[in-house]
Amino acid sequence: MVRTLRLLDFRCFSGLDLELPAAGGVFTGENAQGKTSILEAICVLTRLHSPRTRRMATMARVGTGHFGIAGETWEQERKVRFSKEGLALTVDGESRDGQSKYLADGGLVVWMGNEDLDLVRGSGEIRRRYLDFLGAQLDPGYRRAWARYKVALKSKSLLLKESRPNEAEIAAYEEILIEHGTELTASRTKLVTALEPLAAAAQAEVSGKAEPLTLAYRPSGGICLRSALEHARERERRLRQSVVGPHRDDLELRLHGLAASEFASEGQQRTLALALKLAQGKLLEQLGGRLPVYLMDDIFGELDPGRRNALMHHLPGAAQKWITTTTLDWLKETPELENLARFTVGSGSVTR
Ligand SMILES: Nc1ncnc2c1ncn2[C@@H]1O[C@H](COP(=O)(O)OP(=O)(O)OP(=O)(O)O)[C@@H](O)[C@H]1O
Repeated sequence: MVRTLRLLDFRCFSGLDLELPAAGGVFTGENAQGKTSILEAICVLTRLHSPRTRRMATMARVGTGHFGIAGETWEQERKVRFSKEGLALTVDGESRDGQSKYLADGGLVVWMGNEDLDLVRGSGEIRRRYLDFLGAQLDPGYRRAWARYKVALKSKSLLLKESRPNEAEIAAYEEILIEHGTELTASRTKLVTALEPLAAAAQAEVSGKAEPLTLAYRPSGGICLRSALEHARERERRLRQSVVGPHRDDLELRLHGLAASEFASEGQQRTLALALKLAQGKLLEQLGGRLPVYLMDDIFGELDPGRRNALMHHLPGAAQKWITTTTLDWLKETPELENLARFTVGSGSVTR
């Protein structure tokens, strides 16, 4: 869990110093005051990942070009500094050379936001990112395989753009893609198998109904990447792009046996998105050996009291939970949240 948080030139905060209760708390405030930015900072400090941007520079307070996040997380003092020289990472005062080393013994996080509906309605990329965020937290090898796959994919894609692609070079990159892509597909398939019963249980509990949910990992070219690449050879040359592999795979979601994006109502889709995130948390707890921190960005206003309470009931009681909201009206209907500490966010500062 996260016990302190210090920010320097992060988003709208020039400076911030917070003591954080073990149970978590609720950040309230008007729009655009910095509530989401605080949760984002916790996510970056813990996982070097922002749910809002892939570019670290975006998080530097405008005009500064740098930011710092520090805090005590899972009993370690961690620091992330970003500047034009790049990232500087330390744990307990010792510099960690490279993101993988920083993340190896980092904490676990589940991010829940309004945009989670896109997990059901959006493109496969959003579902792949959901699996990748989970896989990378559970296994450093997952992140490594994905990084190497991406580098080889970029090189192959550049070659395919050429008018007369160098086939020997493409073949060499495909060997790397096959090695790491096969590893990724196997890891993602295992994750999906483990997630399915957890997501189904969460779906039933949050919806309060028996709604059979099935999850399946769908590799874009079939199970064997080598033969998928062979089959796609002519198409890839024609389209001048890489069309099969883990970067095109998908996670299939079915409710009552029907595609959730097409047949589920909006309410069912929202519940399903929550169920996927709750399953992510349970799996992190089971396989990661510690409770994740739940970062819940503005999701409660969208839920009716029944689903809100079911959601809170499903979350592990001992987990640290951070919630942002513009209004506290709904809090009295959610007894499990009433005892959480409240913080008011406004004009670049936070008061408890
Ligand atoms: N790099 C940056 N530098 C300075 N300000 C920024 C930067 N990035 C975002 N902001 C501003 O920070 C403010 C806070 O944004 P944030 O999304 O954290 O607010 P919020 O309180 O969660 O808002 P809402 O309730 O509308 O979701 C916004 O005005 C935003 O434009």
